[in-house]
Amino acid sequence: MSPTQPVAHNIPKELLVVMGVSGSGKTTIAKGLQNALGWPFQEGDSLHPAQNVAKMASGQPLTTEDRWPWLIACRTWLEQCATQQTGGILTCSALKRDYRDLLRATGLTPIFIYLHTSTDILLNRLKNRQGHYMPASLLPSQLETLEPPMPDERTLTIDSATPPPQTIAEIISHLSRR
Ligand SMILES: Nc1ncnc2c1ncn2[C@@H]1O[C@H](COP(=O)(O)OP(=O)(O)O)[C@@H](O)[C@H]1O
Ligand SMILES: O=C(O)[C@H](O)[C@@H](O)[C@H](O)[C@H](O)COP(=O)(O)O
Repeated sequence: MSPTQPVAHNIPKELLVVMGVSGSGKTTIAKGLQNALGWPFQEGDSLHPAQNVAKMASGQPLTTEDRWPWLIACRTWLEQCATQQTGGILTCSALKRDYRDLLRATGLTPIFIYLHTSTDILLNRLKNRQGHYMPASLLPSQLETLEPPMPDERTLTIDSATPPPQTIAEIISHLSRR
């Protein structure tokens, strides 16, 4: 979606967590949603403690213990959006059910936008992405850790091989029908 397109003002405000493994397109889609909706956007990668970023950059996967303070920071951001009733768009890999439960633990009811595609596409994207600390070598551990959202979770599942403008239109259409 082009940044010059008008902001969609009439969509009921929600908390959106754009989730999926590294390279699934979280940042790309979240920025497009921010342009279209005008709601606050937080890049989840920016909430990681420095030692988590250093660990991933050195090629080591995070443990659940490593992720916990980061997930709490993600939840705090969502709570602020809920309090201010601004809506909100957060990127967060949210790979496991327990992690998503933590994001919901204080009564928040975010919609998880789950982006998924083939391993080949993900690997290709990560190998070609410039200026990001996350090495492509960590993709297998991301995929092993992933527990896709279950039917009882509030989720919109998206094939992330779809062109981003089409994905953003699909998400907005879903939100407008709620
Ligand atoms: N739907 C798409 N089609 C083609 N390339 C994409 C698509 N979504 C993202 N990309 C590209 O793939 C790479 C990873 O996307 P990114 O948004 O950084 O993913 P994530 O935040 O999930 O790690 C980036 O170089 C981005 O431009
Ligand atoms: O839980 C994790 O292992 C990390 O959060 C990871 O899932 C995240 O993907 C990285 O921070 C890389 O960032 P990108 O997802 O933007 O590539």
